Amino acid sequence: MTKQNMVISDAKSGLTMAAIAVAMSESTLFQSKPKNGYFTRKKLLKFLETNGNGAKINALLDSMRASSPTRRPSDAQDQNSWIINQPSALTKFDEITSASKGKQIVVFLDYDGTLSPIVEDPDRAFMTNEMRDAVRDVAKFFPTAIVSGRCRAKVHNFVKLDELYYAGSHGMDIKGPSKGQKGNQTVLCQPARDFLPMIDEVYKSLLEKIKYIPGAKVENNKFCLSVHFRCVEEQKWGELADQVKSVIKNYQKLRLTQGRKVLEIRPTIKWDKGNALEFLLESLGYADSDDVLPVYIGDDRTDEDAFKVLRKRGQGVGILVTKAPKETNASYSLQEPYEASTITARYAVLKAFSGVEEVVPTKALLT
Ligand SMILES: O=P(O)(O)OC[C@H]1O[C@H](O[C@H]2O[C@H](CO)[C@@H](O)[C@H](O)[C@H]2O)[C@H](O)[C@@H](O)[C@@H]1O
Repeated sequence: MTKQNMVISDAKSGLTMAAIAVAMSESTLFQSKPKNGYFTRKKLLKFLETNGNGAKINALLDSMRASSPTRRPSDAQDQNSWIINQPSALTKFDEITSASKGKQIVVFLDYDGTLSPIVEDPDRAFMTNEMRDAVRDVAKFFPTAIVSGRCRAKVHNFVKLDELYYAGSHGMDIKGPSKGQKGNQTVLCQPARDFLPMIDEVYKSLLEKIKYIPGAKVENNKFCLSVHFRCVEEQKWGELADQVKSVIKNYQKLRLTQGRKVLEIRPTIKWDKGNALEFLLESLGYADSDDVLPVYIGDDRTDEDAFKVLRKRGQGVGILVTKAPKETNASYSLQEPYEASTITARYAVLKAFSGVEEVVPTKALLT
């Protein structure tokens, strides 16, 4: 395990690294500062073993506090190492295009924070027409999928392009091409189907529990739930965290993760955006192929699961959209807020891959 992928999260606890780091530096076991900004895996595991649930309880609020996407690099050295490790995908496009020679590019796009700007009201996170045109154009040349934490129908409604593949609920609801029958049919992949009644039940409980907290909002993403705290005063975050924990403590088969000013409640099954990426590649006929170059663009912690898969495959291009340096498994970065000119430029370069024929959308996707 490399330093890079160690610091994102730890599957054993489900805690974010920011929360673990805060808790570890407060622990009597680890008074000293981590070397080069990293704790060793050995220390990390020891900490988790010795602290167990106590650490988790305090860590949730700490983690909510640490989740601001506007954090700035602490010093120039951080900024420089970021530019070296995750250079701009636009300035390095020659490098990216040369890796794609003779390969089929498949494009994966996250929605919130990647195609649409982050806004206060999740129901009003619209993408611009310019962005839609760029995505439509990219999809003419390369199989293109949207991979989002949102409910599949909702994200489809935002994007409004029928010729794409959609993976909603963090990849737990995929409408994709059917294996071995490229261009003819679509398949549904819903590995968390059994959780639907439980998710509905928890949704109703959460609506009741958080209705007294001004600005809090729960969003039903079908196979998972989002509890938004972007519009909640910081003094109330602890109360919100307590309410959420009081509901999910009764559901051992659900887990809590975190995104951008949002707590996500998800089934404990091992299925994430990385699995969705692999499923879609397999469905397109590229399971073990060396002839494919997946390009995944995302901004969130959940997108790290897909970046990790690309690293594991030793194949593809992970691009993190962010203004500030972050620990990531992506290889390149793009700045946010995402400017229309950036995607247009990216599209123009993608289009410049020579000899690419237009992708014919499957009939089933058009009906
Ligand atoms: O995987 P994504 O497509 O990035 O979806 C992740 C979550 O995105 C949305 O929440 C985020 O964007 C909102 C609108 O800009 C913002 O208000 C919120 O603070 C962000 O966390 C969406 O509402 C969630 O359901 C998704 O899980």
